Amino acid sequence: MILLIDSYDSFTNNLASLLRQTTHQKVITIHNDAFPPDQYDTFYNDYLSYFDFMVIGPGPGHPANDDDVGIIKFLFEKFKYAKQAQSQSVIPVLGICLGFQCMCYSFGNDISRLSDVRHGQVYDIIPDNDIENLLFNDSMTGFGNVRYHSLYVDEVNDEIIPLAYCYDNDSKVLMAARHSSLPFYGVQYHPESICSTNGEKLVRNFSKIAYDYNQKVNRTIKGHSDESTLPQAFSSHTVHEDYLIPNGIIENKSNTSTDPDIYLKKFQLNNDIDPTDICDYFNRYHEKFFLLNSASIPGEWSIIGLPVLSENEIITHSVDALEVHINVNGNHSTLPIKDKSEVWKLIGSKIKEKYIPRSDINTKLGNYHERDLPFFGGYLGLISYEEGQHVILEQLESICNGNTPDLKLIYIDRFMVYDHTTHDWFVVSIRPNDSEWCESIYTRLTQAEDLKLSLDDIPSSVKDYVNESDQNLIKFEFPSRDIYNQQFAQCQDYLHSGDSYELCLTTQSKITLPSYVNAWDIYKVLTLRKNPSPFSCFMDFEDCVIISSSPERFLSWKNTVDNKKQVELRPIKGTVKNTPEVDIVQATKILKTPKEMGENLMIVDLIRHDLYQFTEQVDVTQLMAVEEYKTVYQLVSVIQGQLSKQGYHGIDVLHSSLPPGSMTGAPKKRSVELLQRIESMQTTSTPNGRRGIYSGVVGYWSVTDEADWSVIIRSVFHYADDKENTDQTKIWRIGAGGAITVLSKASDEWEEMELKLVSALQAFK
Ligand SMILES: C=C(O[C@@H]1C=C(C(=O)O)C=C[C@H]1O)C(=O)O
Ligand SMILES: NC(=O)CC[C@H](N)C(=O)O
Repeated sequence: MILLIDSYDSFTNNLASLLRQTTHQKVITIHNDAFPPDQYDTFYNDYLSYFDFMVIGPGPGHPANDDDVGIIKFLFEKFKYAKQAQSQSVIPVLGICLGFQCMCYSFGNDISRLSDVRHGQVYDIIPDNDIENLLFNDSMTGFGNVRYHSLYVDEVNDEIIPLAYCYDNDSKVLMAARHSSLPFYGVQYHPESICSTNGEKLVRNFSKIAYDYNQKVNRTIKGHSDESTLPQAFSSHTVHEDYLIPNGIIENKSNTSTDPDIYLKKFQLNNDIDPTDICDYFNRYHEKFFLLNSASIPGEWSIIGLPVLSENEIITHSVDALEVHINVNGNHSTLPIKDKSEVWKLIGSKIKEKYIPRSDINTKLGNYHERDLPFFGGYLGLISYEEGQHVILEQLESICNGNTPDLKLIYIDRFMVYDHTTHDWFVVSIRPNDSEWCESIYTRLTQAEDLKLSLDDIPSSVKDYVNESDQNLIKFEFPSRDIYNQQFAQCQDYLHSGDSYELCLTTQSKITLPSYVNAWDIYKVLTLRKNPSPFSCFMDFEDCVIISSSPERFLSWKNTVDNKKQVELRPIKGTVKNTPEVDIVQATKILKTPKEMGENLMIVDLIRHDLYQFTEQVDVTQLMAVEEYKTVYQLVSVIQGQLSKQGYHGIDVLHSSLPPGSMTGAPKKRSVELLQRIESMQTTSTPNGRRGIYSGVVGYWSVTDEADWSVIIRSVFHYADDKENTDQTKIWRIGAGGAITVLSKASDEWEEMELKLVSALQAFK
């Protein structure tokens, strides 16, 4: 077994996977603070002997800082006293990046700051072949590897023997070394990155070194490939995810009937009728709808949920309170919870209850369409940034007079689906005996004469919905550029000190409008007139509203024909303005540069890490392609995985990967904590850096256990109980930001933030 010590990095699981795939050994991961200092000795004396070798992973911070490295510093101190090299109590160690720096530092070497910090940049590693260099084969010369570091080991003393360098601006930077007598090795670069090479060779070589050492000193290794051989007091501290679906299996529901209640009617309308037209029709009749609209490529489907508000279940959670509210059929119940994760378990058990296997649907409906519908009823809704992990909740304040809604899900059992490629419409109900409802919708829509919205009737600005006499009520409040510059400088400090590799710095702007301005009208101006997007959405809940024109998928999951659970993430990083003067060739030139590619690479590696928690099958199927949107060009990557580990479902991935890495930067935990502090500086920002709905996700989770969630950006949102609402006016908020790296310039980042802000703001101008 291999012990991997994680310093809360966002690449650790990539390393774990590389280790597993190369050695076929079990990898046990613990955080560097899993054990309190009074248990360090027990750890050293009793637990290390279970492992063949130990890998100390990368992470934010500095080797000298106890909070950054936890038990690692202690372990190296102990090893120092066991310096008689052939000691049984010494375990072979491979340090990666921070782990490597810790090794060098412990043996008396200084850690300095790089003058040119490298985050997500590929450099050739040049091993020193003039010495016996077991870490690198002869075949490993000048191979490209990704660097993510601000700090480095400059000069080394006799205890550390350099093994490899890279050349950077004519200076040599130490890239690998070993201890002179102990079995300790390390590399400064990241062999586990998607853009690194020879990672497997490196691990194989080190594993051989470790094996030979263990043989030579006769180290007895107590652990075997089975985790259950580990002492209970140890294994309770390892990093693992609980199952959110009770018993880990969705298919095992007690009362599975193979004859689900489901009624579907397929029909066509005039080809130019689109989901916005249909919703506008329902709006005219004051009927409630929730819309997920793929209003531009690569979108293929749109979903319109048609609930009866007094009947359909609505789940509400706020991170301000340890309770969940459920409204259904006019009844309201409040469930106390111990922590946030219980909300997730609750929705996990709900979908398990409601689960309908796709095979049953297909049996029931026969060959209803050439492609399976993506959604067959289920939950539609949003999840805020703060509902994700790592936000320091104690510091938050509510945006609202009461609690701020952070998770809102509505159960949808009546809905329409539109196939944008075939122009087929479906009206579907999964309520018992509900065929009449489907028929009535079909009849109404096919007979309606006034379905097509005329673009001429939609003004080019929301302002046009405000009476002449009320124009003075419209107010805009934007972030201060001076404060932004200070925030940018703070980000740079953290990027240079090694605390972060990339920080997605965001701002908030506020728009005050008369209360009577209708949310649906705002949606129409934004998505029909200004910014059509593949993930636009409209959700008007009682306590919050989201109007989104997002281009970014966060996560989708679906079952493949051979019944595999396929997950996909589509992070966007790298932005260029789309103007008549900039075509895709020019945009590509700007985007395919070290700055933009480094930004994107970091998030790709972070997302691979998020996925490797649940599966060994992670593929980057698209690396940094340039995609064109109405207002911007973006660099987009696609990461796919198949959930092979028994018991895990898409919901587990969603829960453990929020907030989206593209909205935080890397490493996620430290970056979220830093950003929370930095973002609270702006006066337009919500209290204590709360982002609220912006930076969260919106989407659906179908009863077939399939889902699609987009990142809430290029969006407008509103809270019914916003502290800043007045009797006459409502506050609408727009968030905007971008990734800051060491290659960023404050003025360019400000402009990029403004560009993204304008994507949504232009609807109000
Ligand atoms: C933060 C925003 O967008 C995010 C940041 C991007 C970037 O830094 O290039 C691109 C897409 C989003 O992941 C935003 O639109 O407000
Ligand atoms: N990737 C890492 O482990 C980084 C190590 C250290 N925090 C640095 O920035 O140099």
